Amino acid sequence: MDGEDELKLLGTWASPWAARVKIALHLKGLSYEFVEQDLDNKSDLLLTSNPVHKKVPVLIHNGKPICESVVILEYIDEAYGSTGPSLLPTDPYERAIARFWVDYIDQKLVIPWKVAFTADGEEEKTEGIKQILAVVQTLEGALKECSKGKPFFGGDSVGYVDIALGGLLAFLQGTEELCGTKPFDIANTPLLLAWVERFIVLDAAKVALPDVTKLVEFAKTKRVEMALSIKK
Ligand SMILES: N[C@@H](CCC(=O)N[C@@H](CS)C(=O)NCC(=O)O)C(=O)O
Repeated sequence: MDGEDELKLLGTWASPWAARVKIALHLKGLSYEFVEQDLDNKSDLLLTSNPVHKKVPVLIHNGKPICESVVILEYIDEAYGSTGPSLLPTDPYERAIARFWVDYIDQKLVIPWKVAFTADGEEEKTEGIKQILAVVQTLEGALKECSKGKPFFGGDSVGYVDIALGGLLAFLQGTEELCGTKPFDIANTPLLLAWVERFIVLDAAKVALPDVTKLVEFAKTKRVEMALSIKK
């Protein structure tokens, strides 16, 4: 990409999906304008850019909107193939495996997390927690398989799966306070625990991830809204 290249990211400071995009843009070394959105009073720009879901993040590249965090991550990697590191593996099989795990994270981790956080009864909460812990255990195996003994899912450097999980990290770190359980521990997920320590000190993570204490307080005010979003 050259010449008059303009990137605008519509997001909110607390959005884990927007954090994914910030991480990817930072890793690629791309400059962009971040436009904070008020989701209680959605802007015309957001509504016209993402008329289907009306959600953040939206990346607007030279006036053209791209929606959904994983679609945006792949777009950034493809549109800026020659800029910065590759986010997805080049080998088609490894690429498919990375896509599989990102889909797994979105399909299997997020809903139980919301259930555990918003549950009214103990039984529902316990079920949510049980599912979070089972999913995290599976991701421990995925990290072992994808990293092949190297520091990240992407190997020596942060890749697509690292970004997808890493964007959620501030919420995951707040899990103990919000859901009553620690997702990672030394006995069951030693690899993921070490991965978290490595990930949070990256410049891209420091730039993109919100402060955990501030996020936890904010999430508590959004409990009812989040409960409704599961039923949608
Ligand atoms: N699957 C979407 C999820 C995006 C999402 O849920 N965004 C939330 C903010 S964290 C949102 O915009 N919510 C507004 C609404 O639901 O009206 C992605 O990966 O981008």
